[in-house]
Amino acid sequence: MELAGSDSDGREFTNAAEMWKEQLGESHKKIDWYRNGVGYWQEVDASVDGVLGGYGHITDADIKGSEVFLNSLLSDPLLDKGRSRHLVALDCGSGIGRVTKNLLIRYFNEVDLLEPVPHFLEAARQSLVLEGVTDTDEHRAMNFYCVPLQEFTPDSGRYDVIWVQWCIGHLTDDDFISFFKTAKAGLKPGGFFIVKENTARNGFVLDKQDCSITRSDLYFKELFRRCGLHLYKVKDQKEFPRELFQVKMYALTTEVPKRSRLSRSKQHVNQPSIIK
Ligand SMILES: C[S@@+](CC[C@H](N)C(=O)[O-])C[C@H]1O[C@@H](n2cnc3c(N)ncnc32)[C@H](O)[C@@H]1O
Repeated sequence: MELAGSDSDGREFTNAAEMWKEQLGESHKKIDWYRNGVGYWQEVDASVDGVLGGYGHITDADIKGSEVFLNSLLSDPLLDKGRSRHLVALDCGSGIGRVTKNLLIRYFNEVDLLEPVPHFLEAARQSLVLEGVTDTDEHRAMNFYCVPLQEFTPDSGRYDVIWVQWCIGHLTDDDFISFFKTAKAGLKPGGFFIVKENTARNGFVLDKQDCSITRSDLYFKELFRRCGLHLYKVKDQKEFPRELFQVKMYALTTEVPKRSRLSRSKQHVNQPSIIK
């Protein structure tokens, strides 16, 4: 796998581990990497434009693309292991709750939000709870966790979907792997992850400003494999400005979904593309 990457000044690194070693010093002070990452976002406005780096105008296209992808998975018979009607999601690196508010809260009865920057999480709570985005008690934002991904352990078997969008680049490879390994236990049977992220053409690209890396598609796939996750479906986000990284949506399951007797009759109509 091509692991080489570069920073925004065009400096080359043979792999991400080398890059972190250099960025953080020989002692590998990972704590600084995370402190600076969160520190960057602490200075950013709690607004859609803020969390999208000045690209607030792409939010409609983003939500539309996510909704089509989510719908295709929720209605997929291979993933429906007698799912209960009460659906629960976790929005990771939720920022101000943009994804929850515009998408997840309409499909899930309960949504938990995880975000390490207090003023973002407070803005999310404000709009989701105090102002109330739904007019029914059947769809609610429940828990607001002010912790980073690398320190989070979910309640066992709570979630149908764990949504990870535009935040996993803040994690080092080791923490990426341990996050997904830990978070797996938070999924219900038949539950899945959705990862929606920027992708680099090759290797990775370092952003020194917000302490994040953008990984290539191949890099993501290799890390998912190391997490013991099965890549069930992948789709490109359409209609984003050309100057942005290509954005991909990955649906990941903990095992290869098997045909159940109940769903077999529907297989020929809706056969998902399983990527090996
Ligand atoms: C580009 S914003 C995306 C926010 C949200 N996912 C969205 O799509 O609107 C990146 C978010 O990642 C959060 N973040 C930074 N470091 C993180 C970490 N270690 N764990 C979880 N989230 C983190 C930031 O605070 C910020 O809210």
